[in-house]
Amino acid sequence: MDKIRVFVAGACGKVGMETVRTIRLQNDMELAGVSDIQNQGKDIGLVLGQQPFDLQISGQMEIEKLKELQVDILVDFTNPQSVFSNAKTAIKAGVVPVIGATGLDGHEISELEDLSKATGTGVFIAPNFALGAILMMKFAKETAKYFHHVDIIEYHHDQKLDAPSGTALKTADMISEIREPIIQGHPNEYEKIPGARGGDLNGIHIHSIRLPGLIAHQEVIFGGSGQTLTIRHDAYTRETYMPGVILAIRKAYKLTGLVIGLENFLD
Ligand SMILES: NC(=O)C1=CN([C@@H]2O[C@H](COP(=O)(O)OP(=O)(O)OC[C@H]3O[C@@H](n4cnc5c(N)ncnc54)[C@H](OP(=O)(O)O)[C@@H]3O)[C@@H](O)[C@H]2O)C=CC1
Ligand SMILES: O=C(O)C1=N[C@H](C(=O)O)C[C@H](O)C1
Repeated sequence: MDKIRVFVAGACGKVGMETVRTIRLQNDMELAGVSDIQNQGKDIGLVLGQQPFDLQISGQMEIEKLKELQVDILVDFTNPQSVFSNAKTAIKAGVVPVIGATGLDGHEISELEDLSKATGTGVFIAPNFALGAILMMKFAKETAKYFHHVDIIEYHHDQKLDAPSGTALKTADMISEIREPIIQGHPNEYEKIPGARGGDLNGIHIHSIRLPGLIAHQEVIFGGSGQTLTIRHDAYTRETYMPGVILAIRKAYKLTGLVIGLENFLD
């Protein structure tokens, strides 16, 4: 059986390093290449504190290089500034991007979808690879049938670039699929400090906490008559994401078209 050849972009980042380690442990996958910015030219094994892998870290990805390396899947854990360009490069090279990095906006996703249609190469975007986070979003969508007032609080480490998190946006989108936008709170309320009520997506207020000590956490709080219901997910390590990343690579291997959300790959 041919092994799935995987390229990891952002390989020296917090999630990228975990991804490289995990891919090396899979019998049906091989690491075709890695990229990162500050560690270009070094052996990725040494950067991970292991024996050399005989695999040098490259800088920006190029179409020709991806083709030469016969890459099947690009896993991207870079950042909101790099992910769009990386995904376009991959699709143009016939490589399916499995996108973990957050921060793509609606226009960029549409452009990737168009490019995918034009080339026949699939694209997979996962705002969150953790099974518990997927369930949190599904439960929140279900709850919104009965409770229409909801706020989202997401908590992340203080090195995160984008706010709100991709997971919070996806949660609000899923709730909006079945809930009409409503005005929450008092109609005459006002903010004494701009942003005090959080960001507003379809009437859902999203609050972003950034503190050292945190990894990735979210509460979806529903309010009803005399009661609240809180759905909470906590990710305590980056290993949390790895079963989802591996599942996504396997499912995306022969993917055509755009798929958003790991829930689409779960039975
Ligand atoms: N979908 C999910 O389940 C999850 C998604 N994420 C998302 O993944 C992304 C990465 O998170 P995290 O690992 O914490 O971040 P880090 O900052 O630790 O890692 C990002 C890495 O990407 C590198 N990088 C930046 N631009 C490029 C580029 N053009 N090519 C190659 N490498 C590049 C950075 O290098 P340098 O530092 O030198 O700039 C850095 O090493 C974020 O967008 C985050 O939101 C995180 C966790 C789970
Ligand atoms: O930056 C992170 O750490 C994470 N980013 C993703 C997001 O924006 O939702 C997924 C997870 O929350 C961790």
